[in-house]
Amino acid sequence: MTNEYAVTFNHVSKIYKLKQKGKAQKTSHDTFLALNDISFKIKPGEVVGVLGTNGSGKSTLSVILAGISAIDSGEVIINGEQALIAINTGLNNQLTGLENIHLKGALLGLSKKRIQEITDGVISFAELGDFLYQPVKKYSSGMKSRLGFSISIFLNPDIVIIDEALSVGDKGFAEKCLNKMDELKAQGKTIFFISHALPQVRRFCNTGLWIEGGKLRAYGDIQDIADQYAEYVDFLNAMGGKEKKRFLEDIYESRLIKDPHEHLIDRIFLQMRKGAK
Ligand SMILES: Nc1ncnc2c1ncn2[C@@H]1O[C@H](COP(=O)(O)OP(=O)(O)OP(=O)(O)O)[C@@H](O)[C@H]1O
Repeated sequence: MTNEYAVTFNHVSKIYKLKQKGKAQKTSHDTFLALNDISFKIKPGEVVGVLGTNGSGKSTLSVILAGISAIDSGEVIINGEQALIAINTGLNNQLTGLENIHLKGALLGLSKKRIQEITDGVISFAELGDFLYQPVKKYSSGMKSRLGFSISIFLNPDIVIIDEALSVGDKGFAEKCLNKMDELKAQGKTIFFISHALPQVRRFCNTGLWIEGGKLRAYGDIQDIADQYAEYVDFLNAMGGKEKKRFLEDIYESRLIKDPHEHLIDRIFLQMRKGAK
């Protein structure tokens, strides 16, 4: 049976180990639940706006979607090639822009001809001029974002994940990227757009996925989800400074697991299942 979904998340959780200095200056580990039991299904051609306040887990979700980060429990099913567009992701700082394009193409096993086509496309789109021959470590964050965005777009993936990449750089380039994103949408690509710019998300997306405190709060029609999210942001902003700080600390605390036993067991079962495939 073919899977009709481009992306399926089944009860996905992700934990990070946090290093903490104990009272006796011994280093102990806390476990932080970055994503907590997330399930959703996205059809090909859906354009998904991922919403959530700072630290809610959006970037963690994006690197899992891109296949860059492993999960600790649950299951992720991706149908198609995916590419992540994010600031600082996937670029090698020691290499020049041009070398980065070649490296990315080679890692994906593309032919020389295909890599050359991508290189030509990126050179004209990214408008980096002579910086193309400079190591990426000399780039501003805007330049990195231009290069990263251009490479990912010209790789022509089925699933495009855009994580805040448009929040840096100049307005002109951001507009050019938005036009390119409209093109991708018209081509029927599945797109995940992670952004704090609510008007842009409302205009561009048709599905909303709201993550808060590592949990999926709601998902469905973008206008409805954006309304719910905006209401929450207003509620937070209406709080006094102290009250808000305590509220956010409580949410953070609730994601710390002192006994990660259950998750470790889940991880073992996950590895067992992968081994059996
Ligand atoms: N490698 C890591 N190790 C430990 N904790 C991490 C790591 N990466 C992220 N976190 C924590 O996980 C939580 C979720 O982070 P994430 O970057 O996914 O959030 P976000 O929703 O993208 O936030 P923002 O909108 O600020 O970019 C944060 O509290 C962050 O501090």
